[in-house]
Amino acid sequence: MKIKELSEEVTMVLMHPVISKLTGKLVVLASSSPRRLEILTNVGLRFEVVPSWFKETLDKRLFKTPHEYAVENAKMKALEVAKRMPFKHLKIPDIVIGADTVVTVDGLILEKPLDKQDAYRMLSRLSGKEHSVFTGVTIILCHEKDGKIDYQVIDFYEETKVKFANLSDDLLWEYINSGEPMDKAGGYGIQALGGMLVEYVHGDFLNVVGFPLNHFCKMLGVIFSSQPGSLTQTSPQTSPECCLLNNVPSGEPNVIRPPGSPAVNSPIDIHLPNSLPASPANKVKQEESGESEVPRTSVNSLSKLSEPQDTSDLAAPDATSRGAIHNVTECDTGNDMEGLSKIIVLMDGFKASKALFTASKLCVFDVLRGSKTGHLAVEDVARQIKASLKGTERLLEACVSLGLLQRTGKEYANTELSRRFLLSDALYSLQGYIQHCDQMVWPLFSHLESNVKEGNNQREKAFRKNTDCILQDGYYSRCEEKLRFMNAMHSIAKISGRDVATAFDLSQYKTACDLGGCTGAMAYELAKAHPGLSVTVFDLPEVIEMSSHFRPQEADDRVLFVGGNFFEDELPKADIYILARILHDCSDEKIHILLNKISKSCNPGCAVLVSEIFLDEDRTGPSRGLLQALSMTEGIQRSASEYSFLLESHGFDTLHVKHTHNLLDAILCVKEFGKH
Ligand SMILES: C[S@@+](CC[C@H](N)C(=O)[O-])C[C@H]1O[C@@H](n2cnc3c(N)ncnc32)[C@H](O)[C@@H]1O
Repeated sequence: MKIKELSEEVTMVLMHPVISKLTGKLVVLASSSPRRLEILTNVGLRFEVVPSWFKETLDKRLFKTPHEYAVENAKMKALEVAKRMPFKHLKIPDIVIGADTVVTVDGLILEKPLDKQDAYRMLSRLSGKEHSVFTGVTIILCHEKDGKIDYQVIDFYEETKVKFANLSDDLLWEYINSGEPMDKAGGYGIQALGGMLVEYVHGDFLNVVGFPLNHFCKMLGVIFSSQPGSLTQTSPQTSPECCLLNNVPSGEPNVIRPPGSPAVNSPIDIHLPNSLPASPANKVKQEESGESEVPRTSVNSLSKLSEPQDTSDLAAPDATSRGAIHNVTECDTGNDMEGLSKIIVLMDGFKASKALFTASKLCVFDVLRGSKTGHLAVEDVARQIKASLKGTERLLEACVSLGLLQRTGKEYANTELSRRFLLSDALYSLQGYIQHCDQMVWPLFSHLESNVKEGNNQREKAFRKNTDCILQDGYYSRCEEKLRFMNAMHSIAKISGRDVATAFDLSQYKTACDLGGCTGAMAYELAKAHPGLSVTVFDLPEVIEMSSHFRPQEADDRVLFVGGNFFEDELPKADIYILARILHDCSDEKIHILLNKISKSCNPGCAVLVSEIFLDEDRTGPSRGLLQALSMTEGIQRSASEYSFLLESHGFDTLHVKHTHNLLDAILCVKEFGKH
């Protein structure tokens, strides 16, 4: 038999029974990685791809090992999709699969490089050394009962060791310039050109590509053998895992059985993974004794985060366990480290924000960039920012812990993250918005309690002045405030503008008017994305006056600036009106006045593009929107369908809604024929 035939045969025998169990189920891959997609498609799995919106901002410090971090990322990605689908896609998946791959070397976790320099730094660190590739995988089983959805979470990870040859700079740059490293953990793709860099691989090759298929199939086998019958028939309240996990006597292996003892009622004959424990010591023991390690599961894989940990009451005392099955709603009682760490992150959130605001205000990131080597000792930073030695040291250390700075010996330097977003002249600098948060939003939040009690904005208390509509005059009483506000708007518009501008096909429109277009950042993105479009930025005269400060060096002459008040003055004629971050802070009444004006200057076929943070339809997220609402003046955050409803009442039909994965979403509505 030829090798190909043999492998097909093996596939039929080993994989097909497990994969075929998923036939007819709505299986969802919460990842857009083409490599994962290919690996799963190749084994005949039918699934939908719903990329996760979970932002990978977990604090790595909270994890004792890289695999815990990867598993948690995988879990958060999968849970986000599992919880979003019923509302956004109006269907409940049966199974959601999430995965996260990280590369670790010298105690550092390497994720995807931010730019070519970052890729170079990663790859030269890997050169000539052995590193580990960890993929954390989460399988979520969704069960609906009595109108309530429960999520049962199974997670595991796989480690593969990879050794790179000694790589010359020439080879590294040639590889980096191929573009391959940019979307890959550790900055290389083993399945393509990156394979040239590799001397050896110990472990599952596909794990390095991005998905440990073998372990995944074994895990599915475990799930089926422990859960007789259809997955969807088993409710979490009565599922074997849950019962076992709740009731298992201390120390006894539970739902996952040792190899060689097939599960009773097992619909398939796949034994347990010969789970290789993560620690080298255990690995040696297994190899020497020839024993198969019995994989174990824990009530809550995150219990490993606690230190010291009393494992006596856990089903899986082995902290190196590579698989965990637990139920998010029913089984996570006690020892809830996940919950605890969430609350701690929330409690400390304001400290982290203020550390960022202060470092940014004192120009720490610019000062470090300005030094010859990019590194400075604390004394030099303190001198340059004109601050105390002690205070500066604390601030720098806090910034290191937040991933904003890095320390080598006694010197500090910017991280890729701060280079990208925190330098004042970075292309995507958030400096303006950070300063706005510090000066304008922070004082409002310090009066949140009164705000909640009284139900109104606390501007008077926070700034000793009051105004009905901050958009019209509140921000602009002083030049400095005006510039700060414009800077803040500019930084967000720069970051989200391209995604909003390219959210829809606007090729049929020749003229656009960006109402409240501020610095023109969004207008320039629109003009760039749509070569046939001219854009008028319409904003208050005092804003238009200052907008030249923000004009790009090679400004597109299809962007024009016109001063005026959109509530009072005639609107410039246009085929499409843009309302980016205008409506959320207006009452329904004001929105109707504005939409009425727009509707009157629109011919049928003309359009309105609204860009805002769209709330989930059940108003349970996203937190960014709901937290922003806490300091809003007279408006409310709305969902896409609420915006759609408002526009409909002025004769606009919703064509498309786009969740951009960026800071702002967008909705495109078109004026119907025959409507007012
Ligand atoms: C929250 S900002 C949004 C800026 C921009 N659209 C963006 O997304 O970056 C609101 C903008 O609306 C402008 N604005 C507020 N009231 C206005 C009015 N009555 N007429 C014209 N522009 C107004 C403000 O000056 C400001 O630039």
